[in-house]
Formats: sequence, C-alpha cells, structure tokens
Amino acid sequence: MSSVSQLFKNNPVNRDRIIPLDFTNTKTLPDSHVWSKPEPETTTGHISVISLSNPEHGLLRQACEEWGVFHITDHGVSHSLLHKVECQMKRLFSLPMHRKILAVRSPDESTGYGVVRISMFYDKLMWSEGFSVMGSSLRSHATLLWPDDHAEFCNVMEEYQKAMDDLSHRLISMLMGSLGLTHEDLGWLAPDKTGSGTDSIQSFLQLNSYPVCPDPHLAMGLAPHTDSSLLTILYQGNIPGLEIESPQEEGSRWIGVEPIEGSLVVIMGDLSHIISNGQFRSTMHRAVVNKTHHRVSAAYFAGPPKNLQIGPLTSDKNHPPIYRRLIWEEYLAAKATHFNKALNLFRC
Ligand SMILES: C=C1C[C@]23C[C@@]1(O)CC[C@H]2[C@@]12CCC[C@@](C)(C(=O)O1)[C@H]2[C@@H]3C(=O)O
Ligand SMILES: O=C(O)CCC(=O)C(=O)O
Ligand SMILES: [Fe+2]
Repeated sequence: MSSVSQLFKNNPVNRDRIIPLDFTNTKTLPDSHVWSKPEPETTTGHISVISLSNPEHGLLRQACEEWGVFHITDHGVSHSLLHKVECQMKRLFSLPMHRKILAVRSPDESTGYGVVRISMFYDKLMWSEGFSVMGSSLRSHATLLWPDDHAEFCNVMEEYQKAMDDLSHRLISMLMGSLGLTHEDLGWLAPDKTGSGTDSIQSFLQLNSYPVCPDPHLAMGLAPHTDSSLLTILYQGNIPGLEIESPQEEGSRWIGVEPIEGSLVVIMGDLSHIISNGQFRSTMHRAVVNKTHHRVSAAYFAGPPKNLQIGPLTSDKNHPPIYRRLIWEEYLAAKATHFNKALNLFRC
C-alpha cells in the first residue's frame, strides 16, 4: 500500500460527506447548495500557452511565478486519447445514482465515487461529483459500476495515467530546469525509464463531473483550494469552468482559464511552491458551473516518490530556505486537518 493510501486510512472523511446529491432529479437549487450572493463578473486573463516542442525556460518560469498556471500544447498526448477519456467520464457520470453508489468510496479509501475531500471544510455542498483513482483498485471499483463491461473504461484510464506519468516527468524536469537546477540537483526527477519502483513519482487521478445547474450563480462546482501536488495536469475539454484567483486582487477577483482545443492546463501545486522557495505560485483556484452543459474534467496530481524528503532547492545565501523539509504524506496529513492553512505550518 502506498503511504498516501495509508494517509486516507488515518484521515477518514465523514460518511455523510461522501455521497453527492442526485443532480438529475434536482430541478431547483436546495439551500444546502446555495453558496453566496452573486460575485462580480469573472474576467479573462492572458494565461501563457507554452509549446512543449520548444519550451523556453524564461517563459515557463515567468508563467509559474506570475500565474502558477499555464496551458501546454504539443504535449504528445493524442487527441484520440483525450477524446476517449472524456467519453468514458461522461459514460460513468451519466449512470443512474443507484449504480454509481455501488462504487462509492469508503471513508478511509482513496478510490471510488463521491464528493471531493475538501467538502468537509465547507458548510455548503458543492455542485459536483467525482471518481478518484489511486493505486490498483481501479478495476474492482469499475467492476461494481459495469459488472460485464468495465474493460474499456479501465483500459482508457490506465492508458491515460501512463501518458500523464510520462508527461509529468517531463514537466517537472522542465520546471526545475527553469529554476536553473540540473538532474544532479534532483536525482529522483530524472525520468524513470521503467515508470515503476520506489524512485517513481506518486500520482492520483481525480475525475470531476459538474452537472447542469439550475442556478449557477448561487452554486459552487469546486470550492477554492490550492493543490497539494508538485503539479496538476488538468484536461477540461471545451467547456469553461476553471477559474484562478487574480494575482493582483487576491480574494476578490477570479480569472477564467478558457479552454484551448487540444491543450492541457498545468497548475502549480503547494510542493512546487516549497521546492522553488516560494518563487512559484501555487494558485488558488475553483470550478464554476453552468446552466446548459455538463462539464467534466480529469485532474492528474503528481507528487514526489514515497518517503522522499523534499524542501527548497536553493543555495543562494541571500535567500535562505523559507520552508522546512518534508515528505508528501506529511504535507497531505497537514492539509487534511488544516486545509488552506497547511502551507504556513511548514514555514521556517
Ligand atoms: C493526493 C491528493 C490531492 C488531493 C488530496 C489527496 O490526498 C487526494 C484527493 C485530491 C483532491 C482531488 C480533488 C481536489 C482536491 C483539492 C481534493 O479535495 O481532493 C485534491 C487534493 C489536494 O490537492 O489537496
Ligand atoms: O475541474 C476543474 O476545472 C478544476 C479541478 C480541480 O481543481 C481539481 O480537481 O483539483
Ligand atoms: Fe485543484
């Protein structure tokens, strides 16, 4: 068992915060899902688009420092695989509730159907449902959803995870390269040819579904949070919904990250903020919902290998480390208790 899975055992979610509302049978927004008065209109920003065929370190670094988010093109993940992932997500979330519930995540488990874990930190419920995949239990959960017909779903998700493993290795190397770090500085980041063993990154796949909502201005798809990963690779199809907090007006303005056909979105996580000694921004983001389109997204979270200590990689005497060293599991445990205040607990 991975130590991240062990962490779920130690931090179980309250059972009543796992099963989502049956959205298909809900024609008006229940009070439990009403968030706030309407906020100011979301604006759009110039989020960088970086081609991985010829990435420029300067541009990459600037995107990580200013926004903490960027689009990637020429990433090598085929259109046909992205299309298959989207179809399989829609297939899963369109199942009737009585069937999805068969694969519900148990309170101390990482894999299965349910609401996202951060739900426990908010009084109101979110207008979303998810399917989380970690480790080897994908097939057993998919069998519960489709007793005779789960092979296609599993094959597509396994192929996608493999593609994301490769891509995240490349991205992590590039990002660290943009900070002037070499493979010697980062032994473990050097691509692991086998993709296995203790040296490989740990990952987690979260499939999100945001059903059509009767009153989107009063609902929340996914509440504001930062990701606890090194980085997250998000496939959001072509329906807008992802928003990031404005770097200039934190806490008051949200900027929509408009989908770009065939691109993927990279979101810097808290651990990249730590490794870069506070230079990379781990952006607060959220997902909003809409009245006409069912939106799905697939978020792949990449973290360091099991039990590997990470910390600020800086030898600059003028900028001593501002965070202490930690392992991913330790950080996730802090996040599971202190949520958005977790990062501060690791400041030197
Ligand atoms: C590996 C992880 C990242 C995550 C917390 C978790 O331990 C498992 C669930 C992940 C997820 C997926 C949806 C959004 C998110 C904020 C959440 O509630 O659960 C992330 C978590 C995170 O980045 O902290
Ligand atoms: O669906 C989205 O656009 C955002 C998903 C996300 O932030 C997450 O899963 O952590
Ligand atoms: Fe996120």
